[in-house]
Amino acid sequence: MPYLGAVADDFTGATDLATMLVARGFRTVVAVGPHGLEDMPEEEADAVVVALKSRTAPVADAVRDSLAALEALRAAGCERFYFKYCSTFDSTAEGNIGPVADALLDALGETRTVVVPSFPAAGRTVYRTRLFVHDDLLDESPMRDHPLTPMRDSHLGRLLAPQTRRRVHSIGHDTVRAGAAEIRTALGAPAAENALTVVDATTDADLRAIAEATAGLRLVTGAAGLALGLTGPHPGSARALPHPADRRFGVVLSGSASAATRAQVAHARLTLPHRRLDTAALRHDFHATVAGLIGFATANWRENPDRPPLIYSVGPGDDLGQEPELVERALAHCAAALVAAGAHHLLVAGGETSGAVVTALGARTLRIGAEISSGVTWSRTRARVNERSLPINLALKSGNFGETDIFTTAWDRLS
Ligand SMILES: Nc1ncnc2c1ncn2[C@@H]1O[C@H](COP(=O)(O)OP(=O)(O)OP(=O)(O)O)[C@@H](O)[C@H]1O
Ligand SMILES: O=C(O)[C@@H](O)C(=O)CO
Repeated sequence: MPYLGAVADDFTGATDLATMLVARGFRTVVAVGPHGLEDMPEEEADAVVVALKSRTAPVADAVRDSLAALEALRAAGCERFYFKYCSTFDSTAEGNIGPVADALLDALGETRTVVVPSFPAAGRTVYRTRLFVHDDLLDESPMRDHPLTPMRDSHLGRLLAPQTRRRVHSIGHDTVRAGAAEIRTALGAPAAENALTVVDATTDADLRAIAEATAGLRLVTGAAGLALGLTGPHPGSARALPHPADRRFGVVLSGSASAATRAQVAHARLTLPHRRLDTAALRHDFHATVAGLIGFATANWRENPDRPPLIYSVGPGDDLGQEPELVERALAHCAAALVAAGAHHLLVAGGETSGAVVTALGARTLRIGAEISSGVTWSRTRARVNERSLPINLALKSGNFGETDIFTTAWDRLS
């Protein structure tokens, strides 16, 4: 029976948290939407993360989907809950973090929770309630110009205040440094009652202290870093083995526009066969263009099945086009057609892109396997394409995550 239930507001975020939970000894399953839980034999998981596509959805939809996920997790037996959002917050004044946290607290009958987006391993830290991305304040980082959630303020209190019906409270770094007992006392104070409390954290040790101090809260909220301080019942044995377990017939599908992914694309183009999506051709004849990409990938597999082809939408210096959904749809079609054509392993870059691909594959649960990089993991799933159910390995990479060589080295972790 799973103990911990998480609601993640996007798919790459779900596998990011699941990667951390597995490393902390939780056998972890990602359920694709609340219905994914129906496919899950209860006794096999200690933690379940429900992946939603709610980060940029209208507020009412995000709240409805999050409450449905909470209900499914409670029905599956979960006792503690974790609302996972992005370590760069990705939530403007109209955003969903406050409304979803409010709704989850109400549904659980609770009045206190913490807001902890800090993830030092990925360069995200919170100090004096302000979020930093490596050396830059959030609003001076590339997130300032994110196409969907431009982050123009770094102060989490100011960002959250217009989103929540509750008070926004904060616990500063001095208290966090003083340790779990001090944090617990601060969280028990009247100021933290009926409030969302932003807690400073600049190191993994801070996150462990916060996790210890919040062990009594039924709901915590944050990025994956907070899970560093949780301990599951299966240390060292929580990973699912890949199936298939060799590296043949892999493909990289990248729809991510982030600076990190563009550098990864540039690196991969030096050694992998590659093809850029032609958006004008897609607009002109979608199916013929996608068929061309499938032909490109399968021809490369025939030449060398161990060398994964790369299909990508933007490289360094390329301008973004106006039709993000067309690009998502094209990559989702490619994914389904390539699995039908024999793909065993898909590495997908981009949160929205991953949502589109996983949906097109009809995957219902992802079993977390070998970690590729901080926040990026292989997972085992079954794709449902052309009325067949096919075992594949899937890795979902958030735009900002992964080393520069991830598209060429991820395959080493499959065997
Ligand atoms: N050449 C292009 N023209 C138009 N839209 C594009 C192009 N390339 C990518 N996009 C779109 O940009 C968006 C990128 O978002 P996505 O979440 O997939 O990746 P990301 O930018 O790395 O963000 P994240 O950090 O959430 O992973 C997607 O909707 C994708 O379809
Ligand atoms: O927390 C992060 O940065 C990621 O897990 C994420 O949310 C990707 O979209």
